[in-house]
Amino acid sequence: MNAVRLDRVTIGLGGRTILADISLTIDQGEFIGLLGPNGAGKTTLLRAILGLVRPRQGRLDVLGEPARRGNPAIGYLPQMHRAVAGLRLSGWNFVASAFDGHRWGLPRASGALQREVDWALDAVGAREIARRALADISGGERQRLLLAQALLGRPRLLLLDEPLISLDPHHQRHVLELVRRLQQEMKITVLFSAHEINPLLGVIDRVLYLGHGQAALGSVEDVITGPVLSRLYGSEIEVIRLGGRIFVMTDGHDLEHAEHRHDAHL
Ligand SMILES: Nc1ncnc2c1ncn2[C@@H]1O[C@H](COP(=O)(O)OP(=O)(O)OP(=O)(O)O)[C@@H](O)[C@H]1O
Repeated sequence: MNAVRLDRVTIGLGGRTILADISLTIDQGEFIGLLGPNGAGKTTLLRAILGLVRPRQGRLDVLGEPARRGNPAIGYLPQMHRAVAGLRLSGWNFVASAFDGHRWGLPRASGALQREVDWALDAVGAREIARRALADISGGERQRLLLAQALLGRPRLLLLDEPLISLDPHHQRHVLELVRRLQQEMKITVLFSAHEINPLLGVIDRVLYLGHGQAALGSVEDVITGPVLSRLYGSEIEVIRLGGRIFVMTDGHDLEHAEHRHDAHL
């Protein structure tokens, strides 16, 4: 059984086609880096896997069944919103607020809820952090609480939407190593969206790059190339490998750094 399978999937939003006639397969236990320029459809693809956006055409299967809303086998970390920081909650209650007893067949306010939240907080090393109010928790620490939320119910597929955003390189490394360790220990599949390939090098198994309605899935060597990215960006792209890092360039500019802006989301 595959973790995710798209068979000639087309997804549109409003009048726009976001993904056009995409076929691909992600195996169980893979760690996939999901990349692409702003607006390429990374979030839309994750929402389609969650059953929140229905493909216009084609078939989208998750763990052998058609994608459906409220699938308890999926854990989701949405893109971080500043609003979270303003919530007047403790970290523990924030994580617990995502607990859906009905979905996981456990009664709310039970010992089971308490144990599940504590387990998830231990899994991300945030039991101490969770004692504090959200307002007193740093961005990196908040990201760990969001990851704990996504782990509630022990999902088999983890969808993480830009968990590295606004973290410094040290905290980025920490989040990536944490997710990699959890993925291996829990033997789960991870789709990890990011706007830069470099932090993911050496951690991901394969990369799924979206752009211009199309997708390329494969090894970093096969996908992060001038010809493939020129097709996905719709313009001439040069890929330079230097000192173990990869630079995606157009007209002498580093695309992944220069063009990725998230102001619209915050
Ligand atoms: N309801 C909608 N109607 C029409 N277009 C939409 C709608 N919602 C989102 N879009 C557009 O769909 C495209 C895909 O958005 P999506 O958020 O999936 O991209 P993304 O790759 O995650 O981008 P980013 O890197 O900026 O987060 C964007 O151009 C967005 O503006």
